[in-house]
Amino acid sequence: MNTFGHRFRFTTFGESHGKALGCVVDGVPAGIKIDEEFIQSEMDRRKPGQNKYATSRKEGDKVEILSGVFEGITTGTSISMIIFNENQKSKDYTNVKDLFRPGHADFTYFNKYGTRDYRGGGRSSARETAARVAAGAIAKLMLKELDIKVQSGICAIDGVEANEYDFSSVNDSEIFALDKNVEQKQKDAILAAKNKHNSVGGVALINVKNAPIGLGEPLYFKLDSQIANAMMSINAVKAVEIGDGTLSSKVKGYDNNDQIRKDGFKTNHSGGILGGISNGDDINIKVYFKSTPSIFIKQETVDINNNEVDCELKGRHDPCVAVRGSVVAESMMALVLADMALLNMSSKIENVKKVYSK
Ligand SMILES: Cc1cc2nc3c(=O)[nH]c(=O)nc-3n(C[C@H](O)[C@H](O)[C@H](O)COP(=O)(O)O)c2cc1C
Ligand SMILES: C=C(O[C@@H]1CC(C(=O)O)=C[C@@H](OP(=O)(O)O)[C@H]1O)C(=O)O
Repeated sequence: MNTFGHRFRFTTFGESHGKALGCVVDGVPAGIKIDEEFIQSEMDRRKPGQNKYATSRKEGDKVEILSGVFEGITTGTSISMIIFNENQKSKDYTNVKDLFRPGHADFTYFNKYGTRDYRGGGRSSARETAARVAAGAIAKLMLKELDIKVQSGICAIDGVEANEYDFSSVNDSEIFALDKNVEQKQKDAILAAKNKHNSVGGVALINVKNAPIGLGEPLYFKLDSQIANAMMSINAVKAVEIGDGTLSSKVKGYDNNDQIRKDGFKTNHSGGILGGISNGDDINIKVYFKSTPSIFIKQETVDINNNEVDCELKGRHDPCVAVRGSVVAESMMALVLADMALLNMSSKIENVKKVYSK
């Protein structure tokens, strides 16, 4: 039915200051109920301009489905969605037209391609992640049929870390801390940096409940590698940890192993993945976002002719990208799991026979 066969895939199009952004999601099985209100609610969790912890650029991020859904049900062909840009204010970027913002993609993009859409970074702006969230919502609707739930929250901002993670405190409109006691300190850290025209970084925790045993492959297509690839493809992500992550290189084997009982694992240091395959426990991933590069302090840079110049920015920027970034990471996780679930269908001949049995 579709171009690539049944593997859950997507691609996005559009730029931050162009006319629109969107995505094409392919490989989605027919028969999934598409709840448009749910898709919009996912968009609303990520959209900019909602509070003082985010960029003040106001976008409605209303998503329109153009294809692949008939009478509220997926038809098994490509689902395409579009989101029109409404609040670009491109004039704010004329003073950086010919120079490179430290920490942003401008320098490398221009040197690689010899051209650049300087308006908000064009394709390099994380405005593109709106389209990922639309695609991720379709993945989530497929995972819902399998009873798999993906959620996220902030575990650290500017080094202020939550020690306990309470996912029950995370609801759809509250994407902040997993630990209410530290949430205020984290919010204060963002505002303190913002008031000094600076920015902070942060860490998001992505949690998956009810993942079955068997998602991922033992080598190359390891679930770890697919997740790392997906997360590292998000703007500003600089590290990904699976389960205990870097800590597992510091503790002894006895303390790192998850001992096994007949009703499951005693601990979950592995983050729910062993040998590239989900082990049936919660999947836990930490995603590390750097501090927002566009800040309002004067910095040194060069222009496109390699003259040394000062860089003073205008525009509207997130003081901490991790906050909205956590929703993007959550969407990317859903997309990986939907893909792995379809791939997994053909791992045993019994499964293939089930599909074709008369
Ligand atoms: C949700 C989200 C929002 C972001 N908002 C901004 C922003 O307002 N200003 C900015 O300079 N960078 C922002 N970024 C980060 C830049 O897009 C990113 O740092 C840049 O593309 C360079 O890529 P790199 O950091 O991966 O090397 C954001 C990233 C995410 C995930
Ligand atoms: C608009 C969004 O975030 C943008 C992400 C971003 C960046 O450089 O990544 C820079 C800012 O916008 P602009 O591209 O106009 O400079 C943010 O406002 C959004 O997330 O929808």
